[in-house]
Amino acid sequence: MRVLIVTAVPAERDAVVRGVGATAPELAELPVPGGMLHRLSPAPPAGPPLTVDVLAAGVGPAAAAAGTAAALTAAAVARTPYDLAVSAGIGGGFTTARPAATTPAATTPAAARPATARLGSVVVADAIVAADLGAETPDGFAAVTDLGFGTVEHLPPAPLVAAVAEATDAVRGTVLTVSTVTGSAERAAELLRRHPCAVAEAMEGFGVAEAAAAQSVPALEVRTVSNAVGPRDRAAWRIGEALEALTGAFATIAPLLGTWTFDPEGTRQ
Ligand SMILES: O=C(O)c1cccc(C(=O)CC[C@H]2O[C@@H](n3cnc4c(=O)[nH]cnc43)[C@H](O)[C@@H]2O)c1
Repeated sequence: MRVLIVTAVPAERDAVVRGVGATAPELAELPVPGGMLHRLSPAPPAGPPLTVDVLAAGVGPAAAAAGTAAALTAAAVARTPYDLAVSAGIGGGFTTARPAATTPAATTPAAARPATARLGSVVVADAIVAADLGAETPDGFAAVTDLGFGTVEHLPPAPLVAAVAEATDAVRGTVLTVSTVTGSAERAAELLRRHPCAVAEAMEGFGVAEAAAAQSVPALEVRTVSNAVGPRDRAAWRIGEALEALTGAFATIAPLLGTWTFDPEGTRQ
């Protein structure tokens, strides 16, 4: 099993490496075009050997896609392709209760409704969605898919999402990818109106997932919440706590990944 974990910045990469490194020392730093992989090889509890490469590819969906594509391609050319690409890092959580108009309560049983992603909590994406990839129209925002091209959603393998979310006690739901960090209550409400199952937003997941999909590699997104999505309040950010939570999450996730292999549908074999 070979896993590529892509973060935006080195602080996130180092937090992930510390977590994975709880069960394995870092082996090597390996250059890839445009970046440096940090390689670890935790001993899986069962099954084939596990290699985890962690890459800080830069902030935003374009940098994430470029870095992911470079690493995936280098591995494929070397005939050691990855089995899974993971977008990991801190993110904004939708920490307030859903406004009545956007709550899918009428149709969704309470247990299935998205939970609130509080500061420091772990979020695992069951859908990775590009929230601002589209066009403004007189009728409001239209996704590129409404315009007849592209894609705005990637779905990680459901059994893996369930296993990772359960093991890390994570909130499970849609994670939005945005190119502009939300800075107002109005924008947060608009995103929730369009994506009622959104639990978090960040800036890289869709880039990682799009690059992975181009090479038929399944993708996962794991975030820890550093701030609330909404009015800008830098004093309220909890980046240190979120990075610690990221380390804790990957200490749990790494051994789990070693027990997984994927068929083309992304189900467990
Ligand atoms: O300047 C601001 O108001 C501001 C607020 C939150 C985050 C930022 C960043 O520049 C961080 C971008 C970086 O971290 C991830 N991230 C963390 N929180 C959020 C968020 O609320 N919305 C989107 N991205 C977030 C993101 O993935 C980037 O890698 C600035």
